Amino acid sequence: MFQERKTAMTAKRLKQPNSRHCFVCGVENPVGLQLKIYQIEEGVIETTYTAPEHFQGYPGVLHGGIIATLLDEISGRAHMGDPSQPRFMYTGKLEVIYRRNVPIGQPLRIVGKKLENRGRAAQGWAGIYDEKGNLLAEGTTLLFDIPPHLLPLKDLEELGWKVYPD
Ligand SMILES: CCCCCCCCCCCCCC(=O)SCCNC(=O)CCNC(=O)[C@H](O)C(C)(C)COP(=O)(O)OP(=O)(O)OC[C@H]1O[C@@H](n2cnc3c(N)ncnc32)[C@H](O)[C@@H]1OP(=O)(O)O
Repeated sequence: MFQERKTAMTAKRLKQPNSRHCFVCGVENPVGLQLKIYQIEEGVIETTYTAPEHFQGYPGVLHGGIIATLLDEISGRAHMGDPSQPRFMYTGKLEVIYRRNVPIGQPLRIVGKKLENRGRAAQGWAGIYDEKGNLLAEGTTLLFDIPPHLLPLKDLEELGWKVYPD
């Protein structure tokens, strides 16, 4: 099902950059999730993930902390925009609704959406879906622009921030 959706959206899909060491997107992080994330339309992104057994809490159920981690990153990345001028934001607040168990060992689709902007703050949303399209968990974030002197754009590629080919 995810594959069909992918084909239908190929024309619009733009891969987002990955970093080197981020827990969610770091390509060289051996204990990280190493997600590949795509913008599918302006302000909407998606990724897929199958959680391994060592991220379970209750048997067969993905740990809530990992669920929150996924929702945090994917909701924030929805605001990132143009890869050459990325909008990097700290999360100030994250609210998670755990609607149903999120299974380990089964493909998940995670979607992020930009919500409203309020100057240097913004809201984001992310949802985790199973293969049938059921919404299993969702989160909303309150995000704040990272001051440019704390993360200079000119240093990004040196830090490994770039679009890595699939
Ligand atoms: C390689 C390079 C790139 C690698 C990228 C890797 C991938 C990237 C993806 C990684 C993704 C991973 C994501 C992560 O892990 S991000 C990491 C986790 N987050 C942080 O570390 C953030 C730590 N916190 C802060 O820095 C500050 O507290 C922030 C910046 C959040 C606000 O402090 P600031 O001094 O700026 O704010 P202010 O005092 O002027 O307040 C302004 C207004 O906001 C209101 N307010 C403030 N705080 C909160 C709050 N928490 N909830 C609700 N409201 C809040 C406040 O009442 C006020 O409202 P009003 O009174 O005006 O009405």
